[in-house]
Amino acid sequence: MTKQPPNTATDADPSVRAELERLRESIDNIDAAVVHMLAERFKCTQQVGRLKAEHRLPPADPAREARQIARLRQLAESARLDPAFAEKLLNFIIAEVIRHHETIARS
Ligand SMILES: O=C(O)C(=O)C[C@]1(C(=O)O)C=C[C@@H](O)C=C1
Repeated sequence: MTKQPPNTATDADPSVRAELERLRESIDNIDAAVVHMLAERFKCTQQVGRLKAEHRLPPADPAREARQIARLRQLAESARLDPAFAEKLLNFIIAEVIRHHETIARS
């Protein structure tokens, strides 16, 4: 009878399971760092939102965003990360920040 491929990670050989476990521990640490860094970034942007609201500045600054995207794309390239992905991620984060700024401005 031919051997069937394992259905789940728990069916894999112990050495494969151990390697997977080791890599997943690193992934969990990196995900935790990402969450903490994002929390710090949002603490800063909340302060920016309050400053902008107090001084009646618009929530979005497209020129600043263009500079951030150009910089991040370069950083991504040197880090061998897909620049298009880095740009999408930054745009996703900034869209949420602008939503927060708008909420602060209305309050
Ligand atoms: O730098 C600002 O003016 C911000 O409001 C912060 C931020 C950002 O999240 O980086 C968000 C919105 C702006 O369009 C540009 C940048």
